[in-house]
Amino acid sequence: MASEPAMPQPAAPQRSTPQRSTPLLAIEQLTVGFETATGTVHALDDVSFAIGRGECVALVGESGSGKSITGLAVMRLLGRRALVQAGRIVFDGADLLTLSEKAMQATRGKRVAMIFQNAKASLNPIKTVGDILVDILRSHHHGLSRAAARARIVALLDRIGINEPAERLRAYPSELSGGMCQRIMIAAAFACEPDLIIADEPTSALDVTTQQLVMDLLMTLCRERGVAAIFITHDLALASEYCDRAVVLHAGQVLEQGPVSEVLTSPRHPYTRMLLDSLPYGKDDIGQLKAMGGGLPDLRRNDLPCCRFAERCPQVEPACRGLPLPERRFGPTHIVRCQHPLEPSLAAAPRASAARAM
Ligand SMILES: Nc1ncnc2c1ncn2[C@@H]1O[C@H](COP(=O)(O)OP(=O)(O)OP(=O)(O)O)[C@@H](O)[C@H]1O
Repeated sequence: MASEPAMPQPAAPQRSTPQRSTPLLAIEQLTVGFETATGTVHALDDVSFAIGRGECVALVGESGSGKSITGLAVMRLLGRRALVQAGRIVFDGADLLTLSEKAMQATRGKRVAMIFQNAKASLNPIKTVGDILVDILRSHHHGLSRAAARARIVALLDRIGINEPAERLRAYPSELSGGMCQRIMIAAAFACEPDLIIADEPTSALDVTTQQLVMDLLMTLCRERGVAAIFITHDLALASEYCDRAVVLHAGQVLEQGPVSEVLTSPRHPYTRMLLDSLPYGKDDIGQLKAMGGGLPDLRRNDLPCCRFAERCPQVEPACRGLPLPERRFGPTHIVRCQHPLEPSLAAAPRASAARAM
C-alpha cells in the first residue's frame, strides 16, 4: 500500500490516556431552541462536555435526544430557526459561536469535519468523486494545484484501502455502493487533516459486516493521525468498542458522562441503566429484555420538569421536577446529573460490548 508523503502523520495517541487538561473542544452549558409554528422546541438544555486531543467520545441516547443537534451546533449548521439561548462552544481556545462566518468557514471542513449518516445522499450527485474531494482540499489549501490535490487524494484513498483509487475518482456517487460512498465521505473528512471529526451515525445505513470495516477504518485513521472524534450513535456496543468516553443524552440533557468502561458497565443514572436493560446483551432469552418505559417528553412544552427524565424514572421524587439537575461525581470524569443516582450494587451491568442496537 502506498504511503502518503504529503500528509505527515503524528504519533498515535494512547487511547487510555487522552489529554484532558486543555480540552480541544469544550461545550459549555449549551442551550438551543427551534422556533416552529407550534411553539419553541427546547432541543438542548445546559449541555456540557469536553473532548481532548485524540480522544474519542460517544454521544448516545434515544432518537430525538439531541445528538445530531449537538454535532450540528459545533459545525454551526443549525439553520436559521435555531436560537442559541445560552452557552459556549470553545474549540482550541476560541468560541465558535462568536466567530465571524468567514472564520467559521475556514474552521469547518478544515479543522472540524463531519461525516453524515447517509453518504450517498450527502455527496453531490452531479460531481465525480475526484472533483468532490479535490474541491474540498483546494478550498482550504488555496495554493494547491489540481494535480497536486489529486495526487494527495489518490494517496489517501489508497491508504483507506480503496482499490484502483485513480479509477474510482472518475466515478459518480450513484455508481458506488453505500459502503464505498461512506469511505469516500471518510476520505473527504480526513482530506484537510482536521483536529476533530464528528461522525453522525456513520454506519447505520450499512450492513453489519461493512459497519465493522468502516468503524475500524474511521477509528484507525483517528488514532494514527491524533484526530479527536465525536461518534454519534444509538449503538452502545459500537460506543463501547471504539470510544474512550460516553456522553448520555436524554431529551436534550446530558444525564451521565464518563469513561465507557464505567458508564456502560456500572451506570449510575437510572436512564443509562434503562438503556442497557433494553439491550439483548448478556440475557439468556428475549424475556429478560426490559422495554424502555414511556417516551421522550414533548420538547415544545414550556413546563418541562427540571429533570426531563422524571416522568419515566422509576425512582422519581418531587425534587426531580422542581430542582435544577445536580452534578454528582463518581470519579475524575464520571459525572451523573441526578437527585438519586444508583448505588453501585444496583448499577452493575455487563458492558454493552455484544449489543448491536438500541
Ligand atoms: N430544525 C428543527 N426544527 C425543529 N425541531 C428540530 C429541528 N431539528 C431538530 N429538532 C428537534 O430537536 C430534537 C433533537 O433532534 P436530534 O436530531 O438532535 O435528535 P437525535 O438524538 O440526533 O435523533 P436521531 O437519533 O433520530 O437522529 C428533536 O425533538 C427534533 O425533533
